[in-house]
Amino acid sequence: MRLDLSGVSVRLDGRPIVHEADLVVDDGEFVALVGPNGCGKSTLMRTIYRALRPSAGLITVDGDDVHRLSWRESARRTAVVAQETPAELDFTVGEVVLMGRTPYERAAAADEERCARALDRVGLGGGEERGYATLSGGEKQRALIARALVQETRLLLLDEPTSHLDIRHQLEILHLVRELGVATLAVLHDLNQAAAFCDRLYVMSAGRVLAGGPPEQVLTPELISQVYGVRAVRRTQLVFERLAL
Ligand SMILES: Nc1ncnc2c1ncn2[C@@H]1O[C@H](COP(=O)(O)OP(=O)(O)OP(=O)(O)O)[C@@H](O)[C@H]1O
Repeated sequence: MRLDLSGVSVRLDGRPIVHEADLVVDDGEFVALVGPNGCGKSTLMRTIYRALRPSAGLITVDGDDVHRLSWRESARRTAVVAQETPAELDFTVGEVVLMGRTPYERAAAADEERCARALDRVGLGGGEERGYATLSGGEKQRALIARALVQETRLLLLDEPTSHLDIRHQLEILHLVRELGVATLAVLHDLNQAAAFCDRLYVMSAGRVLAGGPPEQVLTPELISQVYGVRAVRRTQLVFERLAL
């Protein structure tokens, strides 16, 4: 599975927001997309998962133009965890997770087993009957990750998948996604986390993809000061690691 963006531009309300973005995620790669607030990351992600159309350029998954795929074919290839966690869904957690199976033929027993396993993996095991609307922000986010897992796609698009999570759950989700070995493009804000978890990252600024490559090559103090306007200093820092529970 390979995601390929070439020369992608996006306009919103007539305003150019993303300019000629080139970006690739290869099979099994974990790629982060970073950049300051308002630089166009979510707009680019929304264009990849077809909530928006590009004004120019091409987005392909395994060589096929994503904007020409049927809804079902697209949902079998790509799972999305978007930034907005829908709050008012009047469904149980089990029902929300089961939505991930919509692109496939229903197989009741096997699907329930899949849901149970996915909920276990995100730390919500046994929570099928809970009301989705009653979950905390972080629990909702994890339920939506479980929904993406049962979709069993080879490409995952995650827009700030850990924004509502405490440090332990952030690390667990990032480890989980890495261990899946599924091609992943994730918008992350924490540069240290991005550097620790991703194979490669792209840096966006003012609607452009400025740089891409392995974190140690891309995240130089010069680039960080240019893009974020802060001075980056490399020093020994407190490192959080997941405990084996
Ligand atoms: N519907 C819209 N019409 C016009 N401009 C918009 C619209 N939606 C978003 N924008 C603008 O597009 C720019 C990029 O927004 P986007 O949400 O893609 O940024 P982002 O990098 O994801 O930011 P953040 O890190 O804050 O989530 C912002 O300046 C925003 O104000």
